Amino acid sequence: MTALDLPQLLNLTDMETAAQQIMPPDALNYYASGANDEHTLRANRASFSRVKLRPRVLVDVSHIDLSTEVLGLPLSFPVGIAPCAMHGLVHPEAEVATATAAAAAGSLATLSTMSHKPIEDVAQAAAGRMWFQLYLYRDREVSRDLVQRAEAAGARALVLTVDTPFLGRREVMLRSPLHLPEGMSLPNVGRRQPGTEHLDDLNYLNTLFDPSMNWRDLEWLRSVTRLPIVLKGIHTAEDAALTVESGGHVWVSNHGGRQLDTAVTPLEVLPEIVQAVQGRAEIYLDGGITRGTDVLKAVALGARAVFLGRAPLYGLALAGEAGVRHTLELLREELQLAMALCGKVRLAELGPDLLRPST
Ligand SMILES: Cc1cc2nc3c(=O)[nH]c(=O)nc-3n(C[C@H](O)[C@H](O)[C@H](O)COP(=O)(O)O)c2cc1C
Ligand SMILES: CCCCC(=O)C(=O)O
Repeated sequence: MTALDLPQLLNLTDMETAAQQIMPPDALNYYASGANDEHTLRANRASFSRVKLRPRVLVDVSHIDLSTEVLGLPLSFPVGIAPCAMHGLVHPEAEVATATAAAAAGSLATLSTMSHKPIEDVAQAAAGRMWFQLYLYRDREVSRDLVQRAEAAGARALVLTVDTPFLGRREVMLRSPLHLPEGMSLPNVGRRQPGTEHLDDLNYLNTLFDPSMNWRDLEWLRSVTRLPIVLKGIHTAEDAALTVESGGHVWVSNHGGRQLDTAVTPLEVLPEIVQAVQGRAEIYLDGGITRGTDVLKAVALGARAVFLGRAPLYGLALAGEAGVRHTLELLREELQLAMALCGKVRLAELGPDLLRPST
C-alpha cells in the first residue's frame, strides 16, 4: 500500500484489517496475540464501548483546543505511542519511521528496550519527543548503560515496565515460535549467551529480565538517572499509591492483554487510581484504544494522555512513516469531532460528569 491509498482507510480498525492482510505471519502472530484465552485483550476494547457519553448542547464549539502537556512536554493532542518491541518485523525504517511520525504529529514516541534501531537514531528522529522504556536486565550494568545512553540522546523520561517479571503465556507464540530473520538483531541486547541455543527468540529475551525486581530497585534506578520515572503496568490503587510515594508517575496498563489474562482493564480501574494519586503525579493509560471517543473517556476519567500499542504498528506495516501519521491523524480528527459533539472545547473541561457508567 502506498501513502496515496491511505485515505481509503477510514478508521483504526480498517487499518488493522488491511495491515493484517499484508503482514508476514510471524509479525502478525507476535503483534496481535494476547495471553492465554485473550479475555483481557478483548475486554480492553469492550470496556470503552460500555461507558456512555452525556453530551452537552448549545455550546460554541467552533474552536477546539486539544493541546496538553506530559511532564512539561507540549503535545498537540493527548495521544502518544506506547513502547512496542521489534518494529523492524514490518518495516525497514522501523522505530525511526515511527518516531518521525510522532514528532511530525506533535505527539510522543516511547522507544522499547527491544527496538531494532539504536537509541540515538530514534532520538534524533523524535526531535525531543521520545521517552525510553526500560526492561530491567539481570545484568544491571547493561541497564545502566541503556539508561545513560537514552538520557544523553535526549529522552525526556524513563518508562520502567513493571508488569513483566516473565513474559505472559501467549499460546499463539508457543505454537508458532518467533525466529528473528537473519541480520535483524536487537541493538540493546548483547550477544546471545552460550547454552541458550534451544530457546526461540522471545524465550531467550525473557531470560534477560530480572524477575527479582521490586520497589527497592527504584532507588537504584534513581541513582543512575535524573530523568523522571514512569511505572508502566500499574493496575491498582495500592500500587499507584506506592508509585507516587517513590516519586514516580503512573502508567495504567495491562500490557495490551499480553501478560495476565483476566486482569482488570485500565479504564475500569482508572477512577480508583485517580483517587489514590490525588493529583500528586501524572497518570497515563493504554490498552484497546481505537477511537477518538476512547481517548475522550480516558481523559474525562483523569488520564493526562493515552498511548497506542498495536495501532501504530499496523500503520507502520501499511506505509511506514506515512502510515503511522495516518493512524495518529485519524484519531486526532475523531477526538476533535467527539469534543465538539460533547460540547467541550478544551481538555480541561472533560470530567466524569461527561460519562454514564455501564449498568
Ligand atoms: C507487539 C507488541 C510489543 C510490545 N512490546 C513492549 C515492550 O517492549 N515494552 C513494553 O513495556 N510494552 C510492550 N508492549 C505493550 C504496549 O506498550 C502496550 O502496553 C499495549 O500494546 C497497549 O495496548 P494496545 O495494543 O491495545 O494499544 C508491546 C505490545 C505489543 C502489541
Ligand atoms: C521479549 C520482548 C518483550 C516485548 C513485550 O513486551 C511484548 O511482547 O509484549
